[in-house]
Amino acid sequence: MPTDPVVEFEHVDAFLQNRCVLEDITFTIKEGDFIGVIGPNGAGKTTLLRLILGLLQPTRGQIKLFGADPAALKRPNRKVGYLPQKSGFDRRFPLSVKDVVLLGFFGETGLFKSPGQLEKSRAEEVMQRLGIAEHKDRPVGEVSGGQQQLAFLAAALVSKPKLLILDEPTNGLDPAAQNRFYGLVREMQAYLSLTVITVSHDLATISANADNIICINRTMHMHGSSAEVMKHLSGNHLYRCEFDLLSGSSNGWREQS
Ligand SMILES: Nc1ncnc2c1ncn2[C@@H]1O[C@H](COP(=O)(O)OP(=O)(O)OP(=O)(O)O)[C@@H](O)[C@H]1O
Repeated sequence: MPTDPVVEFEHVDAFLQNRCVLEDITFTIKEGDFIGVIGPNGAGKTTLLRLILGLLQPTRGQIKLFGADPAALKRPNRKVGYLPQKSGFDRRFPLSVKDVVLLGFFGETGLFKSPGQLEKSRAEEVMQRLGIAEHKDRPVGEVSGGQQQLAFLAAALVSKPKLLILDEPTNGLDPAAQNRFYGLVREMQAYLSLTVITVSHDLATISANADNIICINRTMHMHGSSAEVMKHLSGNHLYRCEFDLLSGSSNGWREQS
C-alpha cells in the first residue's frame, strides 16, 4: 500500500552564524518509517531536527512536513511529538512524573488551562502502556534515568502525534534501559501508527532499533536500510564511520585503509 511522505528535504542547506552546518540534504521519510539519524558530535543532527520542526529556516532548498511548510503548519495538522536532548531541560524541576506527562498537552490546551478529565485519562493510559503509572506521583527528579526518559516520552505521546522525534533519547542509559526504551517506542509506534525519527551518535543503538538510517556529517553520506548501512560500514573497508567520542571531534568520518 502506498504511503504518504511525512518529511521531505530537497537540496537543503542550513547556515548558522554564517557557517554552513548542513549542505545539500535530500531525503524523504514516509509514513510508518522508523528512521535513525546518525553522525558524530557537531554533525548537524539537532539542526536537522530543528529544520523539520520549523524552528529554523533553510538557507536554500525546500522542506515539507506533512506536505506543508513546517514553520506555517499549525495544529491540528501539526501532529508532532518531540523529545529534546536531556540538556535542554532542567530535570530538578519540582514536578511529579504525572505533571511532566500532562505538560505534553500544553500545545493543545495552552499554558494556562488545566488539563481536563479527558487529558488526565489519556495521560494515565500512556503511563500504563509505558510502565510508569506506578511512579506517577513521585517527583520526576527522584525516579531512575530510564523512568524519567519514559515520562518525557509519555509527554511527547499524549497528544497522539503522527510523527515522533527523539533527540539522543537514550544518552546516559545502560544497554538494558536503552533496549527497553526502544522496545516501548516500537510498541507505541504500532499502537499510534507513528512515524519515528531518532537521532544518535551511537551507531550500535541506532542500527539495532531503526529500520532505515540517514548518516550525516554536514552533508548526507548515506541513506538506506539499517542492514544496508551496517553492511556498507562494516564490510566496505574504504569508508567507515568512526566517531571520536573522546575528543568530541566533528571530523568523525574517516577513510579506512
Ligand atoms: N545556535 C547556533 N549558532 C551557531 N552555531 C551553532 C548553533 N547551534 C549549533 N551550532 C553549530 O552547528 C553545528 C551542528 O550542531 P548540531 O547541534 O546540529 O550538531 P549535532 O550533530 O546535533 O551534535 P551533538 O551530537 O554534539 O549534539 C555544530 O558545529 C554547532 O557548534
